[in-house]
Order: sequence, then structure tokens, then C-alpha cells
Amino acid sequence: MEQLNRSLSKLKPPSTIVRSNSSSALSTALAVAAAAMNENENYSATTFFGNRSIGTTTGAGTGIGMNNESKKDHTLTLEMLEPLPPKTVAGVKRKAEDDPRARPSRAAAAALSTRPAPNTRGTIAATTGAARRPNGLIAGTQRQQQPTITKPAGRTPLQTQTRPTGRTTPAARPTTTAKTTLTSTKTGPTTAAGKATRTTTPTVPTGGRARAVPSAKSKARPSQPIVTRATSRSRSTTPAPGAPTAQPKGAGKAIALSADIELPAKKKRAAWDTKGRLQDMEELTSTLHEMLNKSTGNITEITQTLETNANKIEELESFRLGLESKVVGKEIENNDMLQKMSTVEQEIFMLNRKHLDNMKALQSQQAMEVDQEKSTEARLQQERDMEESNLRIANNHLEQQIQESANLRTTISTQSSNCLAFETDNRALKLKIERTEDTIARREASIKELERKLSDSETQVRKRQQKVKDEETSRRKLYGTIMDLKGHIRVFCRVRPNGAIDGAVTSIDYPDLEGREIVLTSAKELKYPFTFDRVFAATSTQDDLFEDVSQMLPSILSGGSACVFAYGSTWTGKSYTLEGPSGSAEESMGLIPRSILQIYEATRAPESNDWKYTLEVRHIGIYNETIYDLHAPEGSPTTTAHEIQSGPDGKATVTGINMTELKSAVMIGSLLRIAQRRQAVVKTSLKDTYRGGHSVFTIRVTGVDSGTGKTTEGALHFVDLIASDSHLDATKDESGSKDSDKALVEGEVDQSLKCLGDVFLALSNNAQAPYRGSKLTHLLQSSFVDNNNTKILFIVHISPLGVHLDQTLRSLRFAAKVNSCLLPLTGSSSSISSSVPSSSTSSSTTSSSAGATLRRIKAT
Ligand SMILES: Nc1ncnc2c1ncn2[C@@H]1O[C@H](COP(=O)(O)OP(=O)(O)OP(=O)(O)O)[C@@H](O)[C@H]1O
Repeated sequence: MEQLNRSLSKLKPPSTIVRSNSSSALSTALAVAAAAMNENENYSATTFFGNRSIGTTTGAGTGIGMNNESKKDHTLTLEMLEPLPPKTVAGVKRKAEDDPRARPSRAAAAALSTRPAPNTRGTIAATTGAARRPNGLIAGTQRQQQPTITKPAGRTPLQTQTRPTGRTTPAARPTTTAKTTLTSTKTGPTTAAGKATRTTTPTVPTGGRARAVPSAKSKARPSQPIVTRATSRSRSTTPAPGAPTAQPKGAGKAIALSADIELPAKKKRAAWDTKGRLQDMEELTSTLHEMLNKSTGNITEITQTLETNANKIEELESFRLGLESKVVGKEIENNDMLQKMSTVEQEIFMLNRKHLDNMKALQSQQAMEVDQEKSTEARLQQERDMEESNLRIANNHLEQQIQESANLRTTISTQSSNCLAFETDNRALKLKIERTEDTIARREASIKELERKLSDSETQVRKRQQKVKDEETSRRKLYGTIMDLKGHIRVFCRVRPNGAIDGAVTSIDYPDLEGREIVLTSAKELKYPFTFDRVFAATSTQDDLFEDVSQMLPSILSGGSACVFAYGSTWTGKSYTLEGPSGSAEESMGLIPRSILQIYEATRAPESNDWKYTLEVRHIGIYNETIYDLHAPEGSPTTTAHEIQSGPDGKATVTGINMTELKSAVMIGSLLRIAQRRQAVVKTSLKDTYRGGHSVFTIRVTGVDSGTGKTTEGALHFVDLIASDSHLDATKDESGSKDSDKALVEGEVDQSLKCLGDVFLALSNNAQAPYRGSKLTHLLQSSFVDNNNTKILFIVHISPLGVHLDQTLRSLRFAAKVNSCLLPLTGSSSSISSSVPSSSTSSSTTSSSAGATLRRIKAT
């Protein structure tokens, strides 16, 4: 008891753990512990099964060996290794009393309760049954052995620190363990706590590493009693190499002693029954004393055993020290080896890295070499392909040459045979050549004779050409004379070419070489011959027409007047002749732009240096007997009234219409376009009342002789007459012609045209001309009255189409009437003659007898 008490006093904080699968053993342990308590000590015992508390008991110490120095607290933990029904500690105690197996345990408890010998190591050995080192550390082979009664319980904070594993968490406890914790309290110094820890805690040499796991493992064997387990563990421990293998003698006994502690079971007393409990404890104490006496012999034996074990321990310790020195030496060697290894490893690492670098370099070099090899191979392959293709070509060429050679051999053989034939032919040809040369010589003589004759003929031709020229000149002079004799009226006929959309044409013949006759043949083979001053076929050009018109222009510069009338039915080319097609090329330009150009150039000719000329133009439209200014600004009203007024010199002016000076000849193109646009505007404004009309383009040439101051004023009028079929209220067909099915009464024409014809007729008959019969004749009156100085060109236009034959015949008949008119060569009116410029009076020398001559010509 004293020993146990000592042990408990050293377990500060006091804690004792008893593990067993025997409830009686646990009860005995509790009794022993309680008996070991001093009076001033309190204890608390708790029995656990796994984590579950199955009973707790507390009380004050009643054991011997009281220590009054301080009050102590002791805790006894009893752990059941087998499942038990929940019982109180008292129940456990009772069972322990009834169990005869507890008796030896009582003796053991008595042995434990004896005070420990001064030798601490002996106490430790008795308590734990394990050999300990002098410094308090358990040797390696003994660390796995478990204390039987006193051991670090791990229930206090201090014990938890020294046994960090297995005890600190309830989960680490074996689930099949029941334990009872006995706690005793005592006030006083706690200096023994460190000792208790050192005594009961198995510590590894490397520093406080608890060996709770092996302990837990051993506890996990529920059917194995503690003594048996401790023994078996001792047996199973593997001794260190070279260590003494003999087991300490006392170890097995100490374990058996502690395992056999059994206390008689007592009926549980109530908590208030302190007296009874004291009595129980006293009884228990006496029992334990008996057990102690019995155990004294054993203790002596154990002490001897402990001494023997101590000797063994010293041997082992020296052996351990030797081993440790060896270990130190080995560790130094090990460290050296480690250093060497690290050096070697570093070298290996460096070598590996170098090796890798080398490998990479080698790989890249190898890749480059492979690429080069590949490119070389590709190039060689390409060269081989080329060589092969060249070889094939050469083979083909060779085959061709072989073939050609064979052909050539054939040809040579053929030609050599031909050569013989050629030589024969050659000889025959030479003979022929000789004969031919004779013939050639004869013919050359004949050619020379012919050349001489040809030269004579050419001389004669030149003479005849000159004669023809002279005759042409005389013919022209004569023609001019005839024109004069005709009274200055000439009538031309122009045939329009057939267009793409036109139908069948009328048969038109031009029988005379001079181009003055035209004969139309109808579908019924009726012939209609007409004779005019000139007839221009459909193939004629603008140039051809202007050649004759241009003869009139010089008289304009010298103050004369001229009128060019374009007459004909619809779509026969009147505007084309006068103006030409819009935007046309130079060769298609009409008479107006051509005349402008020629007059303009003539006015700037060097020979007219003394004369300064001014060119002015005016374009007038006469629709429904109303005058319109075709050069009026764009957008100006078409309703402006214009009236014709005759001046004192007989020349007519139009109110509101001024002449436009022509600064440049090229202006005429834009002026004609302006007039065309204005015509369209007027036509639109007249709407349904529009039946066509006349347009009169006037060029006025005013000349001033800078030397003498003499002035001239000539005028050239281009009159685009209204279509001769305009009075027909018929729809134009696609070619622009009026419906010819509507038969026209003979001579039925537009009123203004009729008036024009009447004027011509009156002048021809030397009668009073009805100038005021129409705006047109009124406007042109001044040109007609000066018939000595006036030239009139009347151009009738006809269509070549058969469908227009009737209208064509009517136009030709009207033109023939005009052609038959003879204007008197001398002024028929004394009042008018006074206005004739002096420069033109030279032509007045033509006598009336000339007119008579012309009439005779006409009559014939
Ligand atoms: N000599 C010609 N050569 C080529 N084409 C011509 C010729 N004469 C007339 N034409 C063409 O015939 C068509 C009619 O001509 P143009 O308009 O001059 O006739 P028009 O008699 O003035 O008609 P309208 O009576 O309707 O005014 C135009 O397309 C014109 O280009």
C-alpha cells in the first residue's frame, strides 16, 4: 500500500489507469487505490467503457501511510476491455468481492501499497515491470511494454502533453475499453508531478514521443488479461541486435502480482454512510495488511531481482552507450556520405543538365542535318526527274531524227530520180528560153513603137482635156448667163435616200448626163419626167449641193440678197439640207452652217482688208401665221407678239426680234440647237392647233469700206417651208409621211405656200405681187423686189418611196410651176428700184431682151 501510495503521490497530477477485461480486477484496483489514499486525500474513480462513463465513485482516503503535509487529488481511471452492462463502481466492487479470483490481486495491491524503496528504479520496475534507464528513459526494447497499474493516463493536461497521441482524443480510445477513473485530491506542493510523469510515462529516447498506440493496440484485445498481455508483449518484443536477450527476472512476477489483485466485494454503502464506508475500508486495510505480509517474501525476491536487473540495465546501458557512440560515428559517416551523395547528386544533376543540353544540341543539329539531307534528297530527286525528262525528250528527239533520217533517205532516193527528169526538162526549157528571148526582142521593138504612139496619144489627151476645161468654163459662163436670163430663180430637186425602215421605192431615173432631169415610174409603169436646174440623186452629198449654193454667196458680200427655199412634203429632208443632222460631222453639215463658214472666212480674207463686215443672224418661226423668235431666251414666253414692219428702204423688220451678231462662225451650231429647242417649245404651246410652219434663218452681212466709207448690206435667207402636205389632217405613219390614201385635190396646198406661189407668178407676170398675203411673203418682200440683185434657189425634196408617189408628184409639179416663173431682170417697180444699192446696179445692164431670150429657151 505504501508503495502504491508512493506511486500515487508521484503521479502528480495524480492519475492512475487500470485496464482490464475483468470487472473484478477493476474493483480490486479501485479498492487498492482507495486504501492507499491518506486521510487527507480525496479520490475520484470513473469507469469507462470506450468513451462512455459507466460509473463514478468518490471518497476520502483511508489507507495507511497518511501524509499530512499536503492534500492531494488522485484520479483512477478504470477501463473495461470488454463490454459490460452499465454498472456502478459499487456493483463492480461487489462483483470483485464475490469473485475468488480477486484474492491474489489483493495481495498484489498490498504489495503495491507498501511504501517504495528509496531506490526509485526499483519502484518503477515494480510498477511497470519494465527496465528503466538511469536517466528515466525507457530503453528501446522496453518502450513497447505497458505499465500495468500506474501509467500515464492522459487525463490531465500535463499527461496529455507527454502523451500526445492516443490519449488526447476520445476517438483514439479503443471502442471496446471500459475505464474507471479514480481521482484523489490533496492540497500541497505539486513538485512530485514531474516525477510522476517521468515515472509513469514511457518516453522514447528521441524526445518525449509517447507510445500510446502500442498500448491502445494491446487494449484492443478484449479477451486478454493485462498480465497475460504484458507477458505476451514482453515475449513478442524483438531485442535489438547485440542486446542481451535475457528477461529480467522480476518483471514477469511484478506483472503477475498486479494482475492478480483481487478485493472482496462489498455491498455498496450509501454516500452518507461514511461510517460504514470507513469500516469497509478498515476491513479492507486489514485484509491488505495480511496480503502485504504474505507478499513481503516476494518483495525481497523482487528486490533481488530488481538489483539483478539493475546490473543488467547498467550492462545494457554501457552496451547502449557503445552503440550510441557507434551510431554517432555511423551518423558522422552517414553525414559525410550524405554530403558526398549530395555532391555527387549535384554533379549528376549538372551532368544530367549538360547531357540534356548536349542532347538538345545534338538533336537540333541532327534535325538540321536531316532537313539538309531531305532538301538535298529533294533537290537530287528534282534533278533526277529533270534528267529523266531530258532523257525522254532526247529519246523522242532521237526517234524523230531517226524517222526523219529514214524519210530523208526516201526523199533523196526520190529526188535523185527526179533530178534526172529535171535535167531532161532543163535542157528542153533552155531551148524554149532561147526561142522566147528571140520573141522578147521582137516584142521590145514593138513596145518601143507603141510607147511612142502612146506619148503622142497622151499629148492629144492633154490637149483634149484642156479643151474640155475650156468648154466647161464656157459652159459655166453660159449657165451663169442662163441663170441671169432666167431671172435669178433656180429650182433644184433632191431625192432623200431610202431609210432602214422605209418600204418599196419608186423607180427613179436620171436620164441626162448634166443631172437636170428626173423620171419617176409608177407601179403602173406610168412615167413622170421633170426637168429642173439641177437634180440631186439620193446618193448626192451636202457638199454637192453646197457647190452650187456657194456661187450665190459672193453677191451677198457685195450687198445682194438671196433666198434658199427648202420645199417638200413631210420627212423628205428639208431640215437635213438646210441645217444638217444635229451634232453632225463636218461632211454632213447643212447649207446654213456651210454658208456661215464661207461668208465668215470671206469677210476675213486679206483682199477684203479695206472692208469691215459684220455678220448678224436671226431665226424666225412662223406657225399659224404667227411670228416667233426662235433665238428667244430659254423660258421666255411664247406669247410675245411680233409684227412685221417695212422700213422706208422697203426692208422689213420684225418688232421685238433683234439680229444676233455672229462673233464666231462656230456659234452657229449652238444657235441652231437653241432654235430647235424653241421650236419644240412653240409646238408644245400650240398643242392641237400646230400644223407645222415656216422657219426663216436670215444672215445679214453689213460691209463698210474703211477707205471710202461706202456701205453694203446683203441678206441671205434660208427658208424651211412648211411641209407641202401639212394641210392634211392625217396621222403621220412611222416614216413621218401623211396618209396618202386621202386623195388631194390638185393644187391644194398650204395657204402660205399658195401665197408664195402667187407672188412668184405675179412677179413672173410683172403683176402686183400679193406680198401681204402671208407673213412669209411679207417678211421676204424686200428680197423679192430687188430682183436684179436677188437670187432665189428653190429646192424641192422628194421621198423615194412608192407609197409617197402621189405627194411626191404634187411637190414636183409645184416646183415645176416655180421653175416656170421668170422674174423680170429689171426693176418692175420704180419705187423699189430706188432702194437698190449702187454696187449692184452693174447687173442692171442685162436688158429685157435677155428675159425674152430666156422665155424663148423655156418655150423651146
Ligand atoms: N440627203 C439625206 N441623206 C441622209 N439622210 C437624209 C437625207 N435627207 C433626209 N435625211 C433623213 O431623213 C429624215 C427626215 O429628214 P428631215 O427631218 O430633214 O425632213 P423634213 O422634211 O425636214 O421633215 P419635216 O417636214 O417633218 O420637218 C431625217 O432623219 C434625215 O436625217
